Amino acid sequence: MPHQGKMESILEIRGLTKTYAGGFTALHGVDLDIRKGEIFALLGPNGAGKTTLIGAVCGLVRPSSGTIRVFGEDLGSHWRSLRARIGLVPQELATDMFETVMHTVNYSRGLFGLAPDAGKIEEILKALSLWDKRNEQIRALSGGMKRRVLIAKALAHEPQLLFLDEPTAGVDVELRRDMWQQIAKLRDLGTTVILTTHYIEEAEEMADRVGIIQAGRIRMVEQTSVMMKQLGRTEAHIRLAQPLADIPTMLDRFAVTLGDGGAELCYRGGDGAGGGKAEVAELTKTLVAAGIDYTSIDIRESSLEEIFVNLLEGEAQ
Ligand SMILES: Nc1ncnc2c1ncn2[C@@H]1O[C@H](COP(=O)(O)OP(=O)(O)OP(=O)(O)O)[C@@H](O)[C@H]1O
Repeated sequence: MPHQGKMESILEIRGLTKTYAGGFTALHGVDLDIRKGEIFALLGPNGAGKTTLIGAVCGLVRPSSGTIRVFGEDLGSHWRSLRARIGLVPQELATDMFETVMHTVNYSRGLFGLAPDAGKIEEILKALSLWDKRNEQIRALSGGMKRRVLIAKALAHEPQLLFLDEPTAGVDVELRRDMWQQIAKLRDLGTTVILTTHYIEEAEEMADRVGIIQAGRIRMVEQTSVMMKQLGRTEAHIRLAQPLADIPTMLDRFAVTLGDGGAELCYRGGDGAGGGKAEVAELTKTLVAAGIDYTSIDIRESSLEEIFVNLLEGEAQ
């Protein structure tokens, strides 16, 4: 955004393409800039290329073409030193289940050639509420704790740029809030955070900016608040007791159309932040006040895929 002045980029991706050995192209010329100190959410449906993109920056995926600059230097030419400053929290825990939390996290630090630092590890484990579990074997931990061990491992070498690949996939609501708080804490400590998600709510809650990725292409990058306004996603069908010939003027302020020969009032809108449901509630109150009777309401939130289709069709017009 030009009016924001110059922001320091911590990661610059240009023309990144990845074609897998089987011939499938998972990334098509991706350009992306991440600013120092922000939380950036890469939002996209299954198979959009999120993990591939992260993998390219973390050295798990070899790009077919394009360039990646991290901390102002070319990743390809300064691989070892740059990788040591990047942390990755993968989707799955790939570690020895019989090791203790402490050993696993210390080991991760050593992998990047850093000297042991008991104080630092203690700080990380305490921040993630794992200190009491430090001598437990990983296999004895709950699912949520295992996830936090993944984060502790990624933080053990004190990265300045941290990737979290779907940090809360399959995690219950309470734990998800807890993870969000932990991630926000990391940002407050100065770490730049890039997370992938297919939960709009997660992007909204966590991110300063959101990038939408679909079918290997970045479709849009925006400030979270701006993005949320564009993600209208509540759809409601209100079955009327008596068909209407026209939409009454008192409904003008609602995004409604008539369907099924006037027997159904259809609403599609919302701000992507729960505003749609509130608006439908307001709409039904208005109907009641106007003496327009209805027999049923079918309300639903569109899936991410549907929202993207709407968003992109809107853009093309
Ligand atoms: N090693 C591989 N070989 C061939 N195709 C692959 C490989 N890894 C991923 N793909 C394909 O590339 C596409 C993007 O996959 P990727 O895992 O990057 O998506 P994603 O956005 O992370 O999805 P999810 O949200 O399901 O994790 C998918 O169609 C996937 O099948």
